[in-house]
Amino acid sequence: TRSTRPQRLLKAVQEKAMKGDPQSVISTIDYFCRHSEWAMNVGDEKGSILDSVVCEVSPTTALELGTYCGYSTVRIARLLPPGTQLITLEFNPAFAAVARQVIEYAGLHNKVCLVEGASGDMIPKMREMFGIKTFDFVFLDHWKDRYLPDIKLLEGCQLLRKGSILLADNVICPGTPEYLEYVRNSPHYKSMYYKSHLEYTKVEDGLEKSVFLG
Ligand SMILES: O=C(NCCCCc1cc2ccncc2s1)c1cc(-c2ccc(F)cc2)cc(O)c1O
Ligand SMILES: [Mg+2]
Repeated sequence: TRSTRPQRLLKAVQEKAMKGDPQSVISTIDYFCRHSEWAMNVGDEKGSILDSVVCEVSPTTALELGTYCGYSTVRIARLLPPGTQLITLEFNPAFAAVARQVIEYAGLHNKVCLVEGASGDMIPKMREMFGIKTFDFVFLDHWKDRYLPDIKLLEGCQLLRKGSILLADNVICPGTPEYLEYVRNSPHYKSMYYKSHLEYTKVEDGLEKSVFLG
């Protein structure tokens, strides 16, 4: 049967990137998505903004909702000091299977825990599964209509603390209107918008960074 796009992306990584070198895995995926097949990775332009926020926060506990092929997982994990933990959640088993291999190829499997499951089911289990007290950083890049219910779930499960940083992808395209309205108007968040473009295109998109005020 025909291969899938994530499988073709993985093949490009295995054939062209340097094993154990996260930057070459990132560059190979960006090249593949620009010159072979578009794929919904956060991409290089928004990825640089993600990098700067991760470096600013330098989280000890981080959560990513929506792994896909592991591109942003590699971007985040390569910046984390030893002893930190990135938990990434993926719903689609085929995506998860590819992501595991991309993360492993980048040599970052010791910093990443990839969990298969739906955010709504898994968030309430985070504390007991990982002994997590709170998350310093959360990257939202999963179903766009799950951003708002899932931050309310994180709040409800006391997984956010004063100063926790949320960074949300695709707030313009495909768009997350209810989420934006909430974080920009709630007294519990201080939000700011980083204008950018949809990965590998000229279409406007952006990231919204929100600090939980408790
Ligand atoms: O849907 C997107 N991303 C979510 C994939 C959903 C996978 C999930 C992970 C998970 C984990 C836990 N619980 C539940 C879920 S559901 C997405 C789509 C576009 C796009 C933009 C323009 C287009 F024309 C076509 C696609 C761009 C992007 O950057 C995206 O991130
Ligand atoms: Mg995205």
